[in-house]
Amino acid sequence: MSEVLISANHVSFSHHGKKVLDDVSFELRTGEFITLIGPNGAGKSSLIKILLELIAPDDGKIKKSKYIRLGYTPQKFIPNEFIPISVIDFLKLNQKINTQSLINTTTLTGIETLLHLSLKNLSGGEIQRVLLTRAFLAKPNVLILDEPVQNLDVNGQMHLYKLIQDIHNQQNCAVLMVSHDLHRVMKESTQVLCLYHHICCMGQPETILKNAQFNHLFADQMDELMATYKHKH
Ligand SMILES: Nc1ncnc2c1ncn2[C@@H]1O[C@H](COP(=O)(O)OP(=O)(O)OP(=O)(O)O)[C@@H](O)[C@H]1O
Repeated sequence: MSEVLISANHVSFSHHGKKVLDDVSFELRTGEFITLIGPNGAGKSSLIKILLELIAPDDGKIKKSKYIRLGYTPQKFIPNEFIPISVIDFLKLNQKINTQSLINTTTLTGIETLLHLSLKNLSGGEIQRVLLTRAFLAKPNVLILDEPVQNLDVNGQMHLYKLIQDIHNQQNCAVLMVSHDLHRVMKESTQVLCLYHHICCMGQPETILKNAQFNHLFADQMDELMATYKHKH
């Protein structure tokens, strides 16, 4: 029987009088890979921040299993110009890491040559790799990833998506990931959650593809998506 690791229960949130999230409820269970999709401004990052208790909802509750070990990558991360910190010190910040695990993980994510550089001098893509490395080093059983491959070139995206999938499969790590890459979403998620302030639809990729609200929201991408999806299945 799968266990609920984290859940949102009737969560609502407004910002400056504008409803960002309206009565959102869902659960992330062991073994699941949920991808959170929705147009720009739909409330995806706000929902993630509420799940992580970085911001408080106006209504509703977040529940977490006491066995949760979280790895997280934010959508935006800008290193502070005035607090110089090396990549290796950043990876070790607030977490104990053994040397072998550091070597293995940084080799997997391709940042082994960056460890002694200053975080603030890295490119956007390099910072994404560092953030993902930090999340993996937490030995998570839940990964919460807000657009984790942004700023990466196509090969880098494929490589990191594969790593996330490997960690999900091999380490039984549940994943909640925000992504705009519908091809990947349909291929790799066990569940898709389509958000536009409220939950428009949630279910397995095959079911979502048939949903009228999903089709309406992503109308401009549907022809291409269906061509590829039908081809593969
Ligand atoms: N702290 C904040 N400051 C300004 N606006 C906010 C803040 N929090 C939420 N909002 C507003 O809430 C709405 C949802 O933002 P959010 O970042 O959650 O959307 P998103 O679905 O992640 O969008 P995107 O796909 O563009 O990243 C936006 O209109 C945003 O302007």
